[in-house]
Amino acid sequence: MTVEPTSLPKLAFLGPLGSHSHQCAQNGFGPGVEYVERSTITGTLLLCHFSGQWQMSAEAFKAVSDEIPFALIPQENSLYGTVTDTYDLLRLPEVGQHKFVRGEVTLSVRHCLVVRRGVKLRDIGRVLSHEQALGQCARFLSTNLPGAARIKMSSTSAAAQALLSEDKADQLTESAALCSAACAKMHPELEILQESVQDSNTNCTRFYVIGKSLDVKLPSTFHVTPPRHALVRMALRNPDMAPDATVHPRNRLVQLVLSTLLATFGLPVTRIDRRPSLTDVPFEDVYMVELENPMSALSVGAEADVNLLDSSMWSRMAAGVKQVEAAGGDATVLGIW
Ligand SMILES: O=C(O)C(=O)Cc1ccccc1
Repeated sequence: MTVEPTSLPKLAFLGPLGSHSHQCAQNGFGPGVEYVERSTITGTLLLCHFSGQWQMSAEAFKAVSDEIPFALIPQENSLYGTVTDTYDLLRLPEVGQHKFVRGEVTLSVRHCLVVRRGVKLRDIGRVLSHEQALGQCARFLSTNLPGAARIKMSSTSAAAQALLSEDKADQLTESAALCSAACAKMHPELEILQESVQDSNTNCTRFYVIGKSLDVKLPSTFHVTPPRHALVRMALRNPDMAPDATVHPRNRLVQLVLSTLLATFGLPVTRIDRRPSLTDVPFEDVYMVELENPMSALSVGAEADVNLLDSSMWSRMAAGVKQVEAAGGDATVLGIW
């Protein structure tokens, strides 16, 4: 059977099918995109970036960005916090040049404890899942499966699939997976032992929508809802050249970030994340700062208002970037949505 190519824009997500990312993508984009599964978050973004390979070639990037203009990647969870893989990708210089955060979707997340049919709780010696899911169910696991090893997999749906391919003769104990009920139901050989095993019923994950450019048209089924956000990456320009040798670069950066943020961008800060920078200088860091425009929530509706709001936000961000640079820092706008 030949599959007809569609004219829908493509969206990469962390697969295989049945992952929370897949569910979130479907909630956010419905029938408006062609879904392309990738086996890692890094691959999800890098595929758009470098044609699935770690290469900076402009041609490779261009070709791929035309082919798969969007990706959806998990950014933070309400119980387990930041998705570090995602923040590590946001450090790449290409983000803010050829790749931007263009939107967000939040998904309410429930996990099930899933086994091969017939396996009992007392038989389980290891639990497979995405690191985030293992973290979100930590209390359940400590209480109900205290002796079980927690094995990180690339996704919750990959963990469910792994149960099917395990060679039983090789194992003294049985494995379980943490995944969604929808994922478990995709495999008739699997059985849900317990539903809703996450440590809180308010558990949710926020995802970023990454676009290949600032102006690539978002799929018609996807809607950016107020308030408007901006994400800025901040670092020191020359960490080696401290004007005062007694001040560690890390302290200079903290000072720069804290002293310039509110005054510079003039918008409330809603998140600050710090990761090691991509240079070899020990303890040199990079900050990702998310800002929110409180006015945007008031102007729901008229498209003209939204455009005006976007352009005023852009000029505010551009002015802020200049001020950070004047203070010896580097700032790059990674997205406005
Ligand atoms: O592994 C998945 O299913 C994902 O999409 C990543 C993830 C894991 C746990 C909560 C939200 C997203």
